[in-house]
Amino acid sequence: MSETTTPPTTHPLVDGEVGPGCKKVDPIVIADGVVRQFGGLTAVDVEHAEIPRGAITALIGPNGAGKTTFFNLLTGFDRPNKGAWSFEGQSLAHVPSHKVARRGMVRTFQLTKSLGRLTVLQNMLLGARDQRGEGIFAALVRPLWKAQEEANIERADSLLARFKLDAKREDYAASLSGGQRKLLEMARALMSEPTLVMLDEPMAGVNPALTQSLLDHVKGLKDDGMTVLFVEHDMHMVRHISDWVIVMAEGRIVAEGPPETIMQNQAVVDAYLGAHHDTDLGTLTNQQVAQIHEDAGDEVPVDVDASARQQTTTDAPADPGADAHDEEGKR
Ligand SMILES: Nc1ncnc2c1ncn2[C@@H]1O[C@H](COP(=O)(O)OP(=O)(O)OP(=O)(O)O)[C@@H](O)[C@H]1O
Repeated sequence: MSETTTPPTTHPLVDGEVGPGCKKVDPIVIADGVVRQFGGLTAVDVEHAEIPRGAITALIGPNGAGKTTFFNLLTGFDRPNKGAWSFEGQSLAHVPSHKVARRGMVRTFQLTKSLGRLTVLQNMLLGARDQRGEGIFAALVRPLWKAQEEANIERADSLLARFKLDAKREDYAASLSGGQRKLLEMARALMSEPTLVMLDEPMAGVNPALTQSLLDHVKGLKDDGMTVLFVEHDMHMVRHISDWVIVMAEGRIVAEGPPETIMQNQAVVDAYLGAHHDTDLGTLTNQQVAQIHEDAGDEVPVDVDASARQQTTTDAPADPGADAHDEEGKR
């Protein structure tokens, strides 16, 4: 059994005591009583949630916990049965998704929506905030949109260079690898100069070679003053880059805290592994991680899969935590 320490009850991001639904010192998003039902199934039932500004928050939980549905609700891609939520102090109820994005809250999708038959640059331009040429009057008055189009292209080029996609500028998005599409999604989200970036499973399907670069890019968003909220199953990503972790299970928030303590939280262990485990998520072997992914019907991340296979042919480490720490050391 791994050693557990009592988690601290206070945290610099939190106003009051740390716990599910706790108040933040400077929240950028506040949700209250948000419920979404599909027929008889309650997919989301969030009593209270606050997302801290200027931090990287991970939203984790087992498959079907309601994470993506909650994302969809916050960003106007779905409507709740009831509840209220605000961004930068303004209610977002009944605000359609494109207007949510204009206010500075953008999201990427689990299955990337890069339009394959458009070039990388064209995909980027779709993410631009104000497209003046879209109005009939403006479309007829060339100077009105020409200058803006040039500014958008300039911004797109600078983002493509930052995400090392500049060499792919004229390529069709369909020709990019899964990881490059993730980078394109992130770059495109930045076209609208958002204040909050929401990433849905940024690591899913990403080749290990691109993993570090993606992590660095997400950290870079925070360094540039943006708030990041991401849904992710990859615990390495959660541990390495998040400042705060919110755990959902069966539609509810069951735990919150900094990553170093949340992985040892019994509610988190139970949510992921079932009620009869005492292993903490921070010290899982790759075999265990692979098993969780397999049980959940997920694709097993390549690096975990390879290590797990290796482990089945060699002796298991005496200390189950040793392997996880070794793996961490490689990153
Ligand atoms: N459009 C829909 N119609 C019916 N049920 C839905 C719909 N969308 C989601 N659900 C159900 O709501 C529950 C929550 O799903 P959701 O996709 O939000 O979970 P999740 O935590 O994001 O899971 P995953 O990690 O697998 O992406 C699941 O039981 C799912 O089957």
